[in-house]
Amino acid sequence: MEQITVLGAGSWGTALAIVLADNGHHVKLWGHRPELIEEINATKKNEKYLPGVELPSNIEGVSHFKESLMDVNTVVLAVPTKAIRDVLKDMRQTIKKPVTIVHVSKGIEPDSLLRISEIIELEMPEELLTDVVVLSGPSHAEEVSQRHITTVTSSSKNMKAAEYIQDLFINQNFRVYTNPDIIGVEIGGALKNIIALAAGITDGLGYGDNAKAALITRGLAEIARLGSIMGGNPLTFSGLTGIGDLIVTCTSVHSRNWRAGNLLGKGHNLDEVLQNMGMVVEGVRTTKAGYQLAKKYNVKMPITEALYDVLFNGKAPKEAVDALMARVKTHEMEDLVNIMENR
Ligand SMILES: NC(=O)C1=CN([C@@H]2O[C@H](COP(=O)(O)OP(=O)(O)OC[C@H]3O[C@@H](n4cnc5c(N)ncnc54)[C@H](OP(=O)(O)O)[C@@H]3O)[C@@H](O)[C@H]2O)C=CC1
Ligand SMILES: O=C(CO)COP(=O)(O)O
Repeated sequence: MEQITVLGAGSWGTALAIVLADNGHHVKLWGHRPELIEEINATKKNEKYLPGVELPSNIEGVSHFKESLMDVNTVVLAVPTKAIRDVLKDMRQTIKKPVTIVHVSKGIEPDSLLRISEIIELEMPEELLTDVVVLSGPSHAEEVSQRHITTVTSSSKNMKAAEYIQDLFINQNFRVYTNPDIIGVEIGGALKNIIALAAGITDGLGYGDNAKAALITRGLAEIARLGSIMGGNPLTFSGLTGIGDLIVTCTSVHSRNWRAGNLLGKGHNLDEVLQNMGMVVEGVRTTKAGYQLAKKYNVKMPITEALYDVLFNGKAPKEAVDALMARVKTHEMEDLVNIMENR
């Protein structure tokens, strides 16, 4: 059994700490707000993020950063993407020996357009980093924390590291697969949040299941189109971290991205929605990054572009949907047709 540190005591960090604790590991769960950590230790609950869930006794809340990283070989990084660089900066000044970092965040950094594993490699000196692994897939914290059946994927440039993380997390309720395609895994996990926001919007506008199916399918098409050009394996997008995560996020009331979109579709404004959510809505930042990536790689991403206009250019959601539907007619498999014609 191992000593593992989870950085980030929100919904996902806490749910993953439960999985690791169930597997018999001793888990230090670090959070930056001492009052939350005191509550976790005193009540064995994290009521704000996972109401009603009892935490196993082998999870120890720690608010002192240095103490949380003492004598540890594996660190699970579970903070929102916008906090990642700050946490890594603190980490490189704190740890003295190399660690494997498992990141579980779903986003792409706007402007730099870096995936999270790339940010980790940039921010952590080589001598302090054994491996970088990403754990991703269709997995709402609310269900994982109640031991509902869940499947995810562990991915790394080093398959031995991906397998090591698979072994740490896998159990009867939490099945972990491996996939060497870290680019595809990270792109799928990040960009599905854009489509989930859009799915929430169409639901909020009162459209039905047909619109939802269209968004999931055409959303996957644009994610795969961009992801493949960026070096991801096209097959990864039909796996857990592609279509799997799209389905769960576009169809579940647990999804913060879907919920935020739903409120936007019902006419609320973005600032108000984000303020009231109380948890991270990664898709907003990632829509900016997705929009920039579409321009950079000259890839058609109509849903991403429509959402960008709604979020950042004040376009009314209904107008954005109408514009999407009024696009020039095209072949469903236009990418495939282009590939065949260029052979
Ligand atoms: N929730 C889920 O079901 C899943 C989430 N993810 C991903 O996991 C990542 C984390 O999300 P999740 O746990 O759900 O988010 P939450 O909003 O539930 O929690 C975020 C946590 O990060 C903390 N935090 C925010 N900023 C900082 C900072 N600068 N330094 C340290 N801690 C900080 C917050 O602290 P505070 O309490 O002070 O706000 C909070 O504890 C996201 O990228 C998300 O996409 C992936 C799979 C499933
Ligand atoms: O990534 C998730 C489920 O796989 C969680 O999605 P939300 O961030 O939209 O809640």
